[in-house]
Amino acid sequence: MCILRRGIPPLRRSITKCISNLSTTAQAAIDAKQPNLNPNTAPPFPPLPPSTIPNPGNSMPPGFNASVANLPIFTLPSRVTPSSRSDAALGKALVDAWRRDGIIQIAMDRGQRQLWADAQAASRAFFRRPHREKAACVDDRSYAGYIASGEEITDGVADYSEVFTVTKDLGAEDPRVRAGWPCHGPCPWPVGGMKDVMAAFKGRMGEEGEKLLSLAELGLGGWLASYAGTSGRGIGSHTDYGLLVIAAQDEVGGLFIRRPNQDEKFANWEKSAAGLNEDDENWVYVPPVEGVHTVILGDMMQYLTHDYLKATPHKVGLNTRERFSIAYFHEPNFQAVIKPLERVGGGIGQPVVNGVEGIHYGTHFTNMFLRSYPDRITTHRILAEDRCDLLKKPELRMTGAIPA
Ligand SMILES: O=C(O)CCC(=O)C(=O)O
Ligand SMILES: [Fe+2]
Repeated sequence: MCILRRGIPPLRRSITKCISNLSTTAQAAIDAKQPNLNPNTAPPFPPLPPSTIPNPGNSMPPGFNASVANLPIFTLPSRVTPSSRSDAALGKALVDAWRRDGIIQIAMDRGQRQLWADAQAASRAFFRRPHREKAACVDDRSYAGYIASGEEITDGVADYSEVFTVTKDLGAEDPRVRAGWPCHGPCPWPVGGMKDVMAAFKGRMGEEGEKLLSLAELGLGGWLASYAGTSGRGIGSHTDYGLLVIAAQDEVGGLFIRRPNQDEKFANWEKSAAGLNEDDENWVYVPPVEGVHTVILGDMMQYLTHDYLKATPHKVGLNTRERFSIAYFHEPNFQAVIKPLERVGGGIGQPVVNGVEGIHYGTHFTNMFLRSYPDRITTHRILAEDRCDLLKKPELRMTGAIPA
């Protein structure tokens, strides 16, 4: 999924969201049979230079009092090779950085910069359109399309941001759409070139997500990517639902995160983490840095790793100018039943309890959208037609080994 978002003070910030998770028949579940993970013995990755933007805290929205992050910028290899010592060291450095900072920065390559610029231009052009045209971009079978300011709800409070969400674009003839699977349907694109731009962007971000999962796998000492199955305020405090969120914001700024803290216990799939600690002092402002993606972790990464890697609580503050951001959500397959890994972090994580039922990702995903968009036509249709009942059907739940 990709999310394009715009925020115009005092009312909006805008985001384009890209979500990757909807099911493809070739993709399967996250299986319980992971190997035990061994401590990573690779040498530490060399220290990276800190980011060098002048006075990074200057872009912090007014009314916030937070420390300002100064994060290293990592560069990813063009391909991840499991036997490579430097890739193993990089993976370990990424895992350590997520555990320390809750967020990492990745330098965009030239192609990604171009795609980001194209997606930003398409997003700005879309959000400039008259309300009537934007409001027509909805479909009652999927959550793709336009979300007006105030329509998104976090912890019972409306978010003042405009959103365009991109999910897998499935036509009316697709068997899953015909069968009425929740959240499966067409993407109601606006006229113009946005569809092609976002398809290219989403494809490239999907590769990046897979690369990051491979590196995380190396950093955790074994397993992961093959199980993931690719496939009046700003925005209130929340965690995102899937594995990874790769995002980029423009120069205006507004993103805050919380560093992982063992004393903070939350499990968004059991009890909503939305609104958690919204107003306390432990927020870290993440200033915009040109030419980087940030990557935070989602609920399923936390569940898979028994909190060894925690979902990153984050929120967006209203700034004095409109802000645009794009987020790509790298998610498990809709049909995946996710089971926690046996061991993570060289055995530091808790061993899995045998027989654990696991989380059906499609159910978690649908629940999160029902909660965030209670008044959307898609929500009304899911409820009116009892579509959530389908989520219990075996064909919507895939367990067992991943096909080669
Ligand atoms: O705009 C951002 O930087 C983040 C947006 C966000 O958290 C979301 O869409 O889930
Ligand atoms: Fe988010």
